Amino acid sequence: MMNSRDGAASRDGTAVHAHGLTVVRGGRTVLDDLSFTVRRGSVTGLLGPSGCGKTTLMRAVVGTQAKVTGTLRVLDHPAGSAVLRARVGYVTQAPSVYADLTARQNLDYFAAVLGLAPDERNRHVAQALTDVDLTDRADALAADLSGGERSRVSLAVALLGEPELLVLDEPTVGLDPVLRRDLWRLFHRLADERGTTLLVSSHVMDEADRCERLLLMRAGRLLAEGSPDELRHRTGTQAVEDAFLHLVDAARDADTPRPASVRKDGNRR
Ligand SMILES: Nc1ncnc2c1ncn2[C@@H]1O[C@H](COP(=O)(O)OP(=O)(O)OP(=O)(O)O)[C@@H](O)[C@H]1O
Repeated sequence: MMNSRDGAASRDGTAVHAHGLTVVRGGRTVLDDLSFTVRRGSVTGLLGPSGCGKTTLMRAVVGTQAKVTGTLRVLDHPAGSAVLRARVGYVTQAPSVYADLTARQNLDYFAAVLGLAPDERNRHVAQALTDVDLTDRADALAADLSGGERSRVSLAVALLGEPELLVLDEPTVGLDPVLRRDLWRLFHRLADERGTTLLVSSHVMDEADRCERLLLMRAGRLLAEGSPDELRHRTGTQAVEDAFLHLVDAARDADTPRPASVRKDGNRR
């Protein structure tokens, strides 16, 4: 399926490179000819309304999406390559943990699945629990955790083995403002201290300013990419939400064929 640009990712510090990325689901084109890059070590926000294709794009990046065409390179390899399995962490929207295991047992199980050596497992599990600030609740059954705590266990699972790229699908949905702030702090700490690249989706525009770079999507298309400041500057707006609306209008105008001008005699030119 994919063609390649060998070595491009490491040479220019690109974690994800997409060109002409198109995905068809159930006969519908849900990603339409997307071209973009995600810089290594950045926190990049994937923003757009519900149904615009964020999850599909993330699934393509982690290699679980069928019917992907175009170029999609992840950490120097075609998306979905076996070598990327331990280098890319993915957290889906619904927390995927076993309810009848404790948070720590969940992590221990996934650490074993990941192939971490038994003598290293405890250290990785303890680190992941500390990262998401769940050490106090480590021995509670996942079934007894709150929704927000369960999503943090899912995030901790993705952090095991210190992946180079973390793909997080709406990780802050349903969290209170304090937890949301703490999670964004964690994302930046991972990028700054470990050089992790984070691709984080959200349909809430007020999270835009927490990202260094943004990919703005609507209806399967990429409206724009850049830093929040660049996007505001380019559109002459004060807030990323206004920049988004401006870009939506501009895209709509570009798509709408102009009515043919009509001559005085009533014939169309
Ligand atoms: N199996 C499928 N068959 C047909 N269309 C599908 C299928 N799966 C998803 N879609 C459509 O693809 C589009 C993109 O879905 P996707 O889940 O990627 O959006 P999203 O931006 O992540 O939305 P949300 O924020 O609500 O999760 C939607 O219009 C959805 O209805």
